[in-house]
Amino acid sequence: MVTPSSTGTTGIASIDVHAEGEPGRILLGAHLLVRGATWPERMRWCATELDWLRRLLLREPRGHPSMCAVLVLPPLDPRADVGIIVLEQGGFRPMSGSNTMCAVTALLETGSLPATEPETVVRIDTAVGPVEATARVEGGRVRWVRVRNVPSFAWALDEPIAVPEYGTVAADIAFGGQFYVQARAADMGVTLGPEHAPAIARAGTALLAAAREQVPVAHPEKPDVGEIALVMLHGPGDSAGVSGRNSVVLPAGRIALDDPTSWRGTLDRSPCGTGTCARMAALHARGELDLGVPFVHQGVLGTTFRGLLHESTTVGGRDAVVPSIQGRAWITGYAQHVLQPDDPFPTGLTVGDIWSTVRD
Ligand SMILES: O=C(O)[C@H]1NCC[C@@H]1O
Repeated sequence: MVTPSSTGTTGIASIDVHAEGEPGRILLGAHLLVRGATWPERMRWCATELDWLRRLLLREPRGHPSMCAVLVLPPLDPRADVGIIVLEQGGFRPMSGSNTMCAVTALLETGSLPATEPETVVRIDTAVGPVEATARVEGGRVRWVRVRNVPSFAWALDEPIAVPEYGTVAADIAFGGQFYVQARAADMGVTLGPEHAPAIARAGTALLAAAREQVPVAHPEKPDVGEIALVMLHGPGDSAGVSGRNSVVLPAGRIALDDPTSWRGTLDRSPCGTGTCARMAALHARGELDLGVPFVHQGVLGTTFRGLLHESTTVGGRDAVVPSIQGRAWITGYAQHVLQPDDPFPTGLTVGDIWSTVRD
C-alpha cells in the first residue's frame, strides 16, 4: 500500500487543465499506483488503497471543492491507447466528459501521445467500456475534443422522488457514463444561473440524497456500477441555439446521509459531459431528441458542450443510444505536488466554510 508518510517525501506530478471551466488534474503514468487485472479490481484498488491520493490532490491546500483529477493508465483493452480513472470529491468514477477532454488535451499537447493534424483519434479504455476521443489539432494545440461516449440509457422517467423540504419531484434517472438523477430546476424551486449557485447546490444535493435512498440502480452489464453519482437540474434552451441549460452538482466530500439539509455540493463548471449524455438519453427515450440532431447544452458559466446522438443500441436488453459531446480544454499549469513526511495533513484538509459537513 502506498502511504504518504512511510516513504519520506512523496512527489506527484500533474498537468492541470480545465475543460470549459471545469478543472481536471491529469496524472500521467499512474500505472505504478494502480493494481488490478480487471476494471472492477482497479476501481476497488483505488477505493481501498488510493483514497489518500484522491484526498491529497483534491482537498486543500493542493485542491479545492471543484477539483477533479484523472489517473492515466495502461489500457486493459489492447485496442485502446490509454485507460483512465477519474477522481472526484465523491470518490473514484469510471468516466467523465470534461475530465476526458482534459486528459486528451494534456496527452496530445505534451507529446505524451503522438498528435496528427488536423485530427487525432485517442482510444480510451474505461471501467464502463471503450470511449473514442477525436481531437482537432492545429499548430500543436488541441482546438476541441469530441468524446464518443459509452452507450447511455434512461433507467427511469418521471420517477417521483420525495425530497425533504422540496416536496415530491418527478425526476429522470439516466446513465451517461455515470448514473444521474435529473430534474427540472423549476420543480425544485430554483433558477439556473451563477448567482443562484448556493440554492442550486443545496437543492441538488437534497435531491441526490433522496434519489440514492429511494431508487436503486445497477448497470445491466457493469454490476460494479450501482450508485447514482451526480445530480443535474436543467432548464429550457433559448432561441440563440442553446438547446438546454443545466447545473450539475457534485457532492463535495463524504456527506451525512441522514441529514439532507447538511449537504453541500459544488457545481460543475463545465456543461457536464456525462450529464449531457444522460440527459440526451432521457430526451431520446421520451421521443424528444432524434439521432443526428445537435443538442447544445449550456452550463453554469455559459460555456457549452455540443451533444449528438449517433446510433441506437441496447445495454443488457435496455434501449440505449451512443452519444458524443464536444468541447475544449486548456492547460493551466504543470505542477509538482509534494508531501513531506512530517506534514500534519497527509490527506489534505477541509473546513466547513467552503466544504460539506464531512464525516471522515
Ligand atoms: O463532464 C463530466 O462528465 C464531468 N464534469 C464533472 C463531473 C463529471 O464527471
